[in-house]
Amino acid sequence: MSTLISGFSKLNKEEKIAWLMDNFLLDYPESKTVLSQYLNSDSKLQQLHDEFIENTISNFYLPFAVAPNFKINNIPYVIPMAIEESSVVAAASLVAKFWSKRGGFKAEVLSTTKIGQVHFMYSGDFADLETYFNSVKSNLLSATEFITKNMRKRGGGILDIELKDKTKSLENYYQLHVTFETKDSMGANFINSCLENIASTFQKEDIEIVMSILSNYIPDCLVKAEVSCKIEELGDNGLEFAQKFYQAVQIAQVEPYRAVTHNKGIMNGIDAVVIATGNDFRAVEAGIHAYASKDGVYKSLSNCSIDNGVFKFWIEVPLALGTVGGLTALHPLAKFSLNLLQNPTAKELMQIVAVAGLAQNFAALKALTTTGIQHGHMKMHLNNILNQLGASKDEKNILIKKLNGSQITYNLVSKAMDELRTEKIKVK
Ligand SMILES: CC(C)(COP(=O)([O-])OP(=O)([O-])OC[C@H]1O[C@@H](n2cnc3c(N)ncnc32)[C@H](O)[C@@H]1OP(=O)([O-])[O-])[C@@H](O)C(=O)NCCC(=O)NCCSC(=O)C[C@@](C)(O)CC(=O)[O-]
Ligand SMILES: NC(=O)C1=CN([C@@H]2O[C@H](COP(=O)(O)OP(=O)(O)OC[C@H]3O[C@@H](n4cnc5c(N)ncnc54)[C@H](O)[C@@H]3O)[C@@H](O)[C@H]2O)C=CC1
Repeated sequence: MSTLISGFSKLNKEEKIAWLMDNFLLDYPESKTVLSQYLNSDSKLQQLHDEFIENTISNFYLPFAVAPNFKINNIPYVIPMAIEESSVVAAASLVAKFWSKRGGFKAEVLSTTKIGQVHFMYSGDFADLETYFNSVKSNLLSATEFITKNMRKRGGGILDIELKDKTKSLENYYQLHVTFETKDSMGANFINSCLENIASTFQKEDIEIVMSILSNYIPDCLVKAEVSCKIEELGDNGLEFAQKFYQAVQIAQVEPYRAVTHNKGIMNGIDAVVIATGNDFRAVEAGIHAYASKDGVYKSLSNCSIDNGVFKFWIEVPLALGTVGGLTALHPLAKFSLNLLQNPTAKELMQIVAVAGLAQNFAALKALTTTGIQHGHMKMHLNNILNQLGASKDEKNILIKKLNGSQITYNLVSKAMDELRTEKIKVK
């Protein structure tokens, strides 16, 4: 078996697959069929997907769903979600309806500043460096004017360039710390292009540029979403529910093991909408988890209060999202999602995504502090277990009815399936 290949990227799709089949998939002959089943029959659409990334051999589907009944700042929304995990969309839908009857979600963008840095090494005198920086600062801005022209017309562009002395952390290490407003784009490519021009203008013999890159840590690009209602509006056991819910949030504030899972539940909602709208979920994930650790300990992203008989639950998250650029217009389903959301601005999309995260967190905490998570989650996951066991449509119908109300586990379903098939044989 030859596991090293040069020129793989130059092979066409069929040749790439043939090489994989010959070298890594000898025991899985059906793999060629599996890969081709996931190709689109529309060759233009397939080519579009092939060209999103490199060495494409097929498409990897995620279910694309919608959660209706959201009300955000009094505007109704149906939220698109791309996710593989059962019960997330059901939970979002359940909570959307619940809060729509209690005033809906309120959301507000707190700030939209993004950051990029030119990292460099310098061993000379700091005062000389500072003098040099001050003397070239306006040149650094003018060197990017051809890139920032249109962004400035939109009210964005470079906000400031600062020189930062980082030598206490690393010998000879300095930065140009640049702040940006990128309006409706996420701004990664725009920021990186500006930074590279700034770096080449700033460079001189005693300054060694190490790299120029945006930061995905954006604590000044923040959105807040919240829900609130009178305790009695929460239902018959409103106070008991609210108090237990509050405790659950406090635990996630002080216990990192719990906070990580708590925030994972929030990301169920956030990632699903970020992916559905063609945004960069890795950037969002990295930025949000860094923000959750901003006080030196990893904490809950959401908060809860019970004051004067009012239950309030809110989240504050950093989000760098685009409604233009990247794949937002290029991926037909991302374009569909943005249309479904009534073509939001980046700020509006930040609000929608934060709400999806808060809704998901509310659903999970409601389930966890009342019925337990497995009740609802496994009810939704039952279909996956049945599919895994190869159940026919009839078998599924019978078993879903039979297992209604039971505590669903793989073993229980598998046993019920065996019993059903044994019964069928006996009848025959
Ligand atoms: C699962 C539910 C929603 C069931 O909740 P339920 O009350 O049993 O649902 P229902 O059958 O009575 O239906 C009520 C509504 O729920 C929605 N709904 C209900 N079923 C569906 C469905 N099949 N398809 C679409 N929507 C559905 C839908 O809105 C429906 O209204 P309708 O459409 O009938 O007017 C509830 O138990 C729940 O919200 N559970 C929480 C689920 C959850 O958080 N899942 C995430 C995965 S677990 C995890 O990853 C994170 C976690 C939990 O670890 C995070 C943490 O620890 O914090
Ligand atoms: N570390 C990271 O997060 C990195 C991410 N990326 C990728 O970069 C892409 C996002 O970069 P972008 O610069 O946003 O995309 P992009 O390169 O597609 O540029 C978007 C462009 O749209 C134009 N535009 C039109 N109307 C606009 C409006 N109303 N507001 C703002 N701009 C408008 C601007 O010229 C803007 O530069 C994503 O695909 C991301 O995955 C790339 C490098 C690093």
